[in-house]
Amino acid sequence: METAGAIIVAAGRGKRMGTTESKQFLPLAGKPVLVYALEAFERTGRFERIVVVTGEEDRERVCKLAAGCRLKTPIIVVAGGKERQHSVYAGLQAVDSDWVLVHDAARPFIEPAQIERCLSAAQERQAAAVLAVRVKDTIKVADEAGVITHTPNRDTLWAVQTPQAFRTVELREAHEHAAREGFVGTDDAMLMERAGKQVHIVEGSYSNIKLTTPDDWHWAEEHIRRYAERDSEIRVEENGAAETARQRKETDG
Ligand SMILES: Nc1ccn([C@@H]2O[C@H](COP(=O)(O)OP(=O)(O)OP(=O)(O)O)[C@@H](O)[C@H]2O)c(=O)n1
Ligand SMILES: C[C@](O)(CO)[C@H](O)COP(=O)(O)O
Repeated sequence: METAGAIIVAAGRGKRMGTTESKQFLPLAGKPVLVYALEAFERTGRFERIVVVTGEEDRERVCKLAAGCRLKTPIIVVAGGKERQHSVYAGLQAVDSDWVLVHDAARPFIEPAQIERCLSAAQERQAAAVLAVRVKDTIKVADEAGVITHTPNRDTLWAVQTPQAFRTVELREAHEHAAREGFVGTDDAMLMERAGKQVHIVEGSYSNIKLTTPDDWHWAEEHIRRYAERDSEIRVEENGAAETARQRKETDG
């Protein structure tokens, strides 16, 4: 049985969010953003270790946060780097599983089933696999003057997300290859592509957004509120059904 580890990158400063506190530590419905991803990975039961990459100054509080979650999966906390890519590479030093899933702490709505689908797809194909959603808008490519140069065929376009699953040795090699060439990319799949490796798409969900700007934060709060409402409606319905069943039992004797 091949093993899997996870890296959750949480060393960004969240400049585009514009808050003093980094977004991964902000409370969303009372729970720090980072905790959502930790709990989702834990719930799969598929990972022998979760490595959280954070700022050197935040290591202690991440250790405390993780301890407070009382997870069964061992958590390792390491310091990240200047760019996301450097943080992932730092996390990779603490992973010795056959497979590794890299996830953004800033994507709190990842669901355990999606994590499992991504890992299973990679293991079945014996190749990298990443979650992505189909692009809904028509995308234009423009030059520096803002003049459209062409319109790619939308059927070929995907908005990539995390988690992204890789054979650990291959991802490490791809990072080292990129570092040698002085290339810094915005996701890990890009580094694999440059190293000539196949990366498969696994259809994800539009709700697995990355909290990047204040608009995303407002969307996230609303999304959680709608879920809480839906859950309490389900509970009311379930309680109602249970009560009806009890009354029927009493009447029937
Ligand atoms: N040096 C960095 C930069 C980013 N990240 C992480 O990578 C994920 C995706 O990055 P992004 O949304 O760009 O986060 P920030 O870099 O924090 O945001 P910004 O670019 O607005 O500063 C986040 O979970 C972030 O914490 C990281 O671990 N190390
Ligand atoms: C990895 C990623 O979340 C995939 O969508 C994204 O590329 C991160 O990019 P950012 O520039 O750090 O926001």
